[in-house]
Amino acid sequence: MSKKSFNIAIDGLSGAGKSSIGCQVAKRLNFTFIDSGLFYRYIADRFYLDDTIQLNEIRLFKNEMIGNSSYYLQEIEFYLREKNSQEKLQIGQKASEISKVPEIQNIINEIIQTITKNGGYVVVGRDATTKILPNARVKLILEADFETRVYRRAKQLNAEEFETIGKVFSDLLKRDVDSFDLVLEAKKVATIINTSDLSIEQVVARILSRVLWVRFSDYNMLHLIIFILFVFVYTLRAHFSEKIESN
Ligand SMILES: Nc1ncnc2c1ncn2[C@@H]1O[C@H](COP(=O)(O)OP(=O)(O)OP(=O)(O)O)[C@@H](O)[C@H]1O
Ligand SMILES: Nc1ccn([C@@H]2O[C@H](COP(=O)(O)O)[C@@H](O)[C@H]2O)c(=O)n1
Repeated sequence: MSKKSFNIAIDGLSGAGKSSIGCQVAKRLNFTFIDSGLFYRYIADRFYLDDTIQLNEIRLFKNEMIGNSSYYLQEIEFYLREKNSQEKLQIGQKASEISKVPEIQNIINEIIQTITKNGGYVVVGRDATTKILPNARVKLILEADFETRVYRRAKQLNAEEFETIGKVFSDLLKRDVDSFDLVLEAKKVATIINTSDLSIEQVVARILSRVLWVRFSDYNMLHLIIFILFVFVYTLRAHFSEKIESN
């Protein structure tokens, strides 16, 4: 079995650590990292103008992206990295709006499913385990207390003024409400890791040990199947040669 023949899906509420942890896990395993939220942000920023969603352009983008995925994965990250914290918050709000459009969700899910079909990807997003990669071999959901997530996000955005921290607070609260049902669904299929009292390194270590265990059990399952087949063939052979001898 190829080392990379499986995918890892990481779900969780905003600020739980999906991107920072998923990125580290991908690096350690030499997998490719995909932050599905960046697709929503990129599409919202480029194709949601004057309150109009340019669906035709988004459909064309899907074809381009599928045909040239490695270029676009870098392009999307680069495009958004340059934005300042206020812009990021605004793009996040637009992204949250467009994510409610089922056709856009389907387009983004289809792009990611096509890119990841051969395995070797870590995909993060608030519906990664349920909608994007329901067949991922490793499915995880990261949790953290609300206050911890507000603190982390404010620190990440260098938000010091009361007003910006207030925006972070209300933005997270709104996104928690939007994601509530999805997270409940994810909890049915994914392994929960609470990151509130863990450092990024500790969470990464837990995930890597889980991946190691999955690889170990897949590998041993394969050996077990080969062993059972071998015993079966051997018994049949012994049975028939006994019959031939007695005739
Ligand atoms: N276990 C942790 N300990 C300390 N800080 C953390 C931990 N996990 C994440 N962080 C920090 O919290 C911030 C938010 O994390 P991150 O962006 O990875 O969350 P996310 O779940 O991807 O959020 P979103 O869904 O909004 O993109 C980052 O600055 C990150 O460095
Ligand atoms: N799998 C996903 C990922 C994101 N969204 C929506 O996009 C917005 C931006 O996502 P971030 O993870 O970068 O914050 C977010 O508010 C979600 O509404 C999604 O629907 N599915």
